[in-house]
Amino acid sequence: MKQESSTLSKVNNDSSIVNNEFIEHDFVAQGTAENKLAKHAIQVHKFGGSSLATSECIKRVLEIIRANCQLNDIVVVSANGKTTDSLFAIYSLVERTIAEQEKQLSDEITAAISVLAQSQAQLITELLNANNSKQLLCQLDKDISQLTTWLAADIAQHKNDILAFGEVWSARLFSALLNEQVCPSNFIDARDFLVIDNEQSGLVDNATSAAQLRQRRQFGKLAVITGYISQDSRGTSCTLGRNGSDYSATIIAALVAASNVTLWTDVDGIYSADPRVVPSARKLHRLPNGVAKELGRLGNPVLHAKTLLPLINPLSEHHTHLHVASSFDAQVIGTEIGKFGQIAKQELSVTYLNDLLLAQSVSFTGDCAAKARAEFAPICMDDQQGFMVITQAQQKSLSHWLASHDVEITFKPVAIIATVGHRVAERGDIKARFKRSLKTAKPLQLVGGDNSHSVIAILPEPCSIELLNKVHHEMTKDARHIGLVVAGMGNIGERFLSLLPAQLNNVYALENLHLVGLLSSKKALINNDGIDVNQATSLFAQQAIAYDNDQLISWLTQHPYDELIVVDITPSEDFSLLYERIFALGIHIIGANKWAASSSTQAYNKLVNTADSHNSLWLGNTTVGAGLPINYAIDDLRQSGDSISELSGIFSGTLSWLFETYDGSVKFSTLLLNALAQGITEPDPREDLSGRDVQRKLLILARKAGFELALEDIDCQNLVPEALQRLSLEDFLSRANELDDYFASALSEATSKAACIRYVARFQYNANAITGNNPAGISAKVSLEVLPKNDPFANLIPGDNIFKINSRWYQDNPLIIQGPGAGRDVTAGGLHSDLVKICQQLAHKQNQVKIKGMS
Ligand SMILES: Nc1ncnc2c1ncn2[C@@H]1O[C@H](COP(=O)(O)OP(=O)(O)O)[C@@H](O)[C@H]1O
Ligand SMILES: N[C@@H](CC(=O)OP(=O)(O)O)C(=O)O
Repeated sequence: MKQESSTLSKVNNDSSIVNNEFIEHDFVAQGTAENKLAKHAIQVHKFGGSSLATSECIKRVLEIIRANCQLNDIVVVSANGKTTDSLFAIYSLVERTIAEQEKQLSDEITAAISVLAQSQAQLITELLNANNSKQLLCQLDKDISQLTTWLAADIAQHKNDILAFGEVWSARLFSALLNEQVCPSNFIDARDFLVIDNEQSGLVDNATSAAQLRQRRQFGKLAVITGYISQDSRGTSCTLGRNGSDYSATIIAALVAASNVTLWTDVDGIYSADPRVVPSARKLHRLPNGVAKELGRLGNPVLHAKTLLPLINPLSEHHTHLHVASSFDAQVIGTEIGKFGQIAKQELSVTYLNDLLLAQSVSFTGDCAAKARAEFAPICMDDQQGFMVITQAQQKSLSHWLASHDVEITFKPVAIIATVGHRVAERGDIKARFKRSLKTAKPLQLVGGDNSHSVIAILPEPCSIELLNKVHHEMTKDARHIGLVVAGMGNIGERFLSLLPAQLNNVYALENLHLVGLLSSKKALINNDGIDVNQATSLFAQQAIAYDNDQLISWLTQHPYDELIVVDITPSEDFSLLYERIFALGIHIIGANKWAASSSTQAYNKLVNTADSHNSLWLGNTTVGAGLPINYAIDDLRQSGDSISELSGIFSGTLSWLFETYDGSVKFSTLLLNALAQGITEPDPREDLSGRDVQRKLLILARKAGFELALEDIDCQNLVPEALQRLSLEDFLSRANELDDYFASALSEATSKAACIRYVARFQYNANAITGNNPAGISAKVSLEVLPKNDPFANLIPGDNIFKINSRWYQDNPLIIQGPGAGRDVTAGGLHSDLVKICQQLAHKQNQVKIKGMS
């Protein structure tokens, strides 16, 4: 098998960095010995009919196997496409022909058989090499003549043998294809090991089935097993009911104690309603076991009613994860089914079933009710009022059962629509909302499901698409879970976190926001079930563990949220280099970090394009002027049709403080060391004095204003003399007095002209200045300027920033924004303002459902 890195880690239930459960999926070489294989946790992969409908689909599945399987894994397959439907149709045609006493098989039947045989033959010849296809075509011929014989004889006796052909053909072909192209494989007919009590109960004889399966599996080969079919203890073929291959997969997983079952289908997960008819359906990333079981019971086609049963064994220590994914989009994270915390338990979905019967009888009250419930497992039941809802197929046996009690029964055609979610039957608010949404449908009754995970409305008419959409909208309109990851646990990161609990309580737009990740440069605390915001920093201190970027990206790829926001409060260039990968995952970024927004033109444009093409939002108001709304103002002017011609001001809180305070009464170096001691400068004050920070800020704002320029296009005056630039920090600080003469003379020269000195950023665009040397008509510089004392830039509170914007609308009288441009509270506040803004925007975002198969 090909060696490549597996994407299977996504099916790991909790692949969070905190638990360090990144599974290694090394491939097992061909012919590996039995004892080595036994060490690996077994994975079961089930491919539904839609995933195996055409040779193109099957080739896609081969790639999934290559990327995700080891030799000791098990593949369970359904019949190709709608083969079971065709076999049913042929069977029904023959039944009708017999009822109408036609001796010979009609032309219609012969034609249907031939279409079926041809479609199988086509798959075989399109996929296999000449030798193998010859062999399989020969077996297909034999099967078709056996089918014809059975159809002509006592068909009822052979009904399940006939229906089984679909799965047999599919598994035989797939196994041959694996052998030819991927790895050694053996085909197993489930009837050779899987023993059930009877078709009605579907109860598995675990001991016999497990022992027989052990005998059939060949180590060193990937087993391909038929779904849907089994046998009873007399060896008669049985089916597990329509769509029963999912159930086969979980039965087999339980028999071999598999670690994981993936149901590969044509939709990338389980949605809050049937996505084929409800366009606004949301993907449910994580479904608690009980809720999934109820969904299957109440008609969700992705989950057969019994699928969950083999995996929920309260006596067993072993836990198998279940995962639903799309074989058409194998990289997309599907739905995980398992045990989860509170956030996953908030999900609601809506499902429906038509063509049901409401059966009413006194036998459904009192003592008899329990017996009736046990015998018929109705969809819902009320033993006070004496009714149950059953399928049409159950009508005969129920009438028969009641006849022996000698009581009357009435049947009425009904449908149901249900809202399903963790303990919804105990939630008055949800029941009330559900009831309100159903008003026009005039439900006959509202009943709680047996396990409290559903509220079921019995409808007098079939459930229409309109009703389904209306109820779904009402039940899920506010449900969008947003995950929040905070990177940077420094001074501002801590303040941001300390403000978070109150923000979550008070701001409506943050209603479904959950803190799920905390990162420092070395450690991470990730919890898909949410991190308690009231204890975020202490939990981080106690529980965070070491991580690397690949682990982080791997978790970000698999996060179970509708949307994820990363707030970058780091000063790290390394972290900014992850933005590209983060945007490519459709994840949003709020950055206080200046590196990405002031990177090279090529890198910056690429980032903006990646974010755009993946609908990722990028807000960075706090990159310049802390919480001051300078980025917002520029955005707003641009979006409103204004055009900006000049941007200028004092952009550095540190340089603002130094020059507003410096009046010559103390030496500049003394002031600088004072500022350092108070935390007003960077740990190395040369970072402030170099002007680089101001240069980056001017670049960020000019880009926001719509200009394409790079850092090198902005002249930058470094206030640190050459001789001091490359010293160690310690040496620089000890020689800081070498700065004094320069600033003293600059100040006295300015004072002599009734002026002052300020470090100013200036950007100007002038269409008339476009020349060969300056094709963009741009001039930009950051430098120490001499300003008249009445200049707006000359009279700031030390530490404040000022931004002046000249535009078409603000030409002679510029727009000025002034205020604290640095500091813990204002920066953390600015980040919260970006967070609210992003959440408000996300509230209007519609994600597209992906159904790529035949349905
Ligand atoms: N709530 C839902 N979530 C996801 N898919 C649904 C839902 N309701 C209906 N579907 C449909 O069910 C189909 C899956 O059917 P299924 O029979 O399980 O496929 P397979 O052929 O893979 O076994 C999908 O095509 C999807 O459109
Ligand atoms: N082929 C069977 C069993 C099955 O589970 O099919 P699928 O996985 O395509 O739903 C059926 O159509 O009922």
